[in-house]
Amino acid sequence: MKYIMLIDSGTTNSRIRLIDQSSSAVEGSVKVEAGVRNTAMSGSNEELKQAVKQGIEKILRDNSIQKQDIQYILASGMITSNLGLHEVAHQKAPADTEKLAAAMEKRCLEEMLYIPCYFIPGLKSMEEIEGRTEVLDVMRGEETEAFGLLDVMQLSGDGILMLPGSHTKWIRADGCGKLLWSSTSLSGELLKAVQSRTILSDSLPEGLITKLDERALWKGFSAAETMGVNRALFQIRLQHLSGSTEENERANFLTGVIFHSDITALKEMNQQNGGWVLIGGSFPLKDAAASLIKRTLPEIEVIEASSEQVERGAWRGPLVIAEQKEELSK
Ligand SMILES: O=C(O)C(=O)C[C@@H](O)[C@H](O)CO
Repeated sequence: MKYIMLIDSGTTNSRIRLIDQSSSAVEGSVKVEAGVRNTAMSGSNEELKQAVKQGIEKILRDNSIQKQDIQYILASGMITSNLGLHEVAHQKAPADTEKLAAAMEKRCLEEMLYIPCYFIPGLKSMEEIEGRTEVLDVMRGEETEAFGLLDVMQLSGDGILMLPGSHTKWIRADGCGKLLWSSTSLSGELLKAVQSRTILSDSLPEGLITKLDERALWKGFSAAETMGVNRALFQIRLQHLSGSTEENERANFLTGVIFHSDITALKEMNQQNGGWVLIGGSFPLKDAAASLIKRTLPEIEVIEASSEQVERGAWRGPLVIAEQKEELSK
């Protein structure tokens, strides 16, 4: 049997998947607790290299196969950035899978056991402003995820994908196979930073939300609306001191506060562009975003991808791009 390996490195974690080349079934999956944040913090990509190498070795061991059984690796996400393992220049949006496939770069790296790896570029959104070309946004990984999710969902018409995560992304799809632009917020990283680096550490559980609490989420959202984000955040300490809430309620409240500006941004984007809103990402941010959007923007057609559809989209993405490259589609 021959396999394809997929590596998707984000800011915080990396995911390695093993795909059976003939059936496209996922045969194995390993989550590696390393992403480009390790490089950003230490100034070296050594930790990421080691983590990726160990992840590849583990998945080979777990499935009792050799590196020679892997035809090639497809790498997407921040692993293709200056903080990753091999930097590939962003392609300009609008882009379809063909454009990304043509711009993939092939490398054989020691930390990937010299298995040929095709690095899929990210996308940048540009605009001409007063004669100057400005970069409005960049993404690495979410374009691949978006192509996968669109392939799985088979939606008609155009719309915006919202992918909550360390960096929350909004990606405009034209309904004809192209991604037009993206926009980013730092919501996931901000949640983590507030939890781990402020006085609120004492009031919040390390892993944040364990169970969605729509009441507390909404309370946080409303507090940000009425008193602004910074004061709303301090309410978490006050709730803790008054003994009126549980840790998980406070984690939901925090998420409501942080998502307030994201939902406001989505409202504006939808007013300007119309179409559906497809929510991807994973628990708990996917569920929190969906809950808030349905409550605050009932006029929008919201489609919430299931966890199973999101997972399928994650591995379909690199494959639908590779299908556009002649040497890989044989
Ligand atoms: O392209 C880059 O260099 C980024 O920093 C984009 C970043 O937001 C990723 O999309 C997160 O997954």
